[in-house]
Amino acid sequence: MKGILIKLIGGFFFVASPNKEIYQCRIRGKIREKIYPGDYVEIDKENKILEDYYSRKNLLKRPKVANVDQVVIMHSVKDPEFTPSLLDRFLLLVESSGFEPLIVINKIDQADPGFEKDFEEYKEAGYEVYFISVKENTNLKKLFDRLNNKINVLTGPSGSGKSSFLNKVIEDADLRTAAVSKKLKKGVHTTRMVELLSLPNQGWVADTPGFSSMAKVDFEIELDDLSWYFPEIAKYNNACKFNGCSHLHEPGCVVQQKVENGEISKRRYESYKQIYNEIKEKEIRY
Ligand SMILES: Nc1nc2c(ncn2[C@@H]2O[C@H](COP(=O)(O)OP(=O)(O)OP(=O)(O)O)[C@@H](O)[C@H]2O)c(=O)[nH]1
Ligand SMILES: [Zn+2]
Repeated sequence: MKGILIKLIGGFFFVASPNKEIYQCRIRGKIREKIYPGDYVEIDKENKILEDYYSRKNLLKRPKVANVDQVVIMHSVKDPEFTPSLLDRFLLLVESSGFEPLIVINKIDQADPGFEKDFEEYKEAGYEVYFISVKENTNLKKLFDRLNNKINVLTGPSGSGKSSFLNKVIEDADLRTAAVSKKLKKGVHTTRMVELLSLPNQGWVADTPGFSSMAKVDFEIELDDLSWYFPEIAKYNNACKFNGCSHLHEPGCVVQQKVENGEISKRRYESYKQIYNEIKEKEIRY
């Protein structure tokens, strides 16, 4: 039977069948070191042996999750205060790793009226933005629908509500299966193995121990590639007068024009410039 590996604990490999029955398997042969949550595997149901695994479409490096469909970036409107430049960096990290980002803004129960306008620039750049309150269950169903049938990985700054969200996912799963399942504990969180949690419908979401270190962007990004990771800038990468235009000071730069006439967000462009200069400085130092 084909299933999906959802977690590894000790010598056991937990595999979910298509209708989400869980099989606690041992493993055969030498593939032990080669498979990760998210991998599709072949198991012998009767003997509970994981026999083989299928080729994967991608592998997230930290934490190791296979076949990732999208990375959910969760920030909050308040507590911690929303910081656009930080979201830009999370987006950059996801984009440059080749994954699809989805922006989720939590704690809208604490937001001031009209807060949505602060996020227009992300929508204009082409991103989807979901506004939720985990506390008050606002728009969670809508978000679950968007995560359906996918392997999702959750990331975001500390305190944005990731654990609260995942506990909601677990609670929901408990209501459906009446299984006993412990809440994610704070503190032990960082030492836990990554695990795929079952969403209310058909999808999965990976909790992300050690993922907060993602917030620190260590720029392994090449200067020439940077503009490709800002979708609203990338759109015009081939339109400027000069090949490989940095969009900073060259004449005939379409991006600078679009910033001037407001088609590209000035703030996002400033973020681009800031990061460009950081990478450049680092290149000079080495
Ligand atoms: N007002 C409000 N508070 C929330 C909401 N969701 C979570 N919180 C609170 O925000 C605080 C931080 O939430 P966590 O779920 O621990 O945040 P986290 O992203 O897991 O943080 P780290 O584990 O440090 O990465 C907790 O006190 C939650 O109760 C929400 O929708 N509204
Ligand atoms: Zn340009």
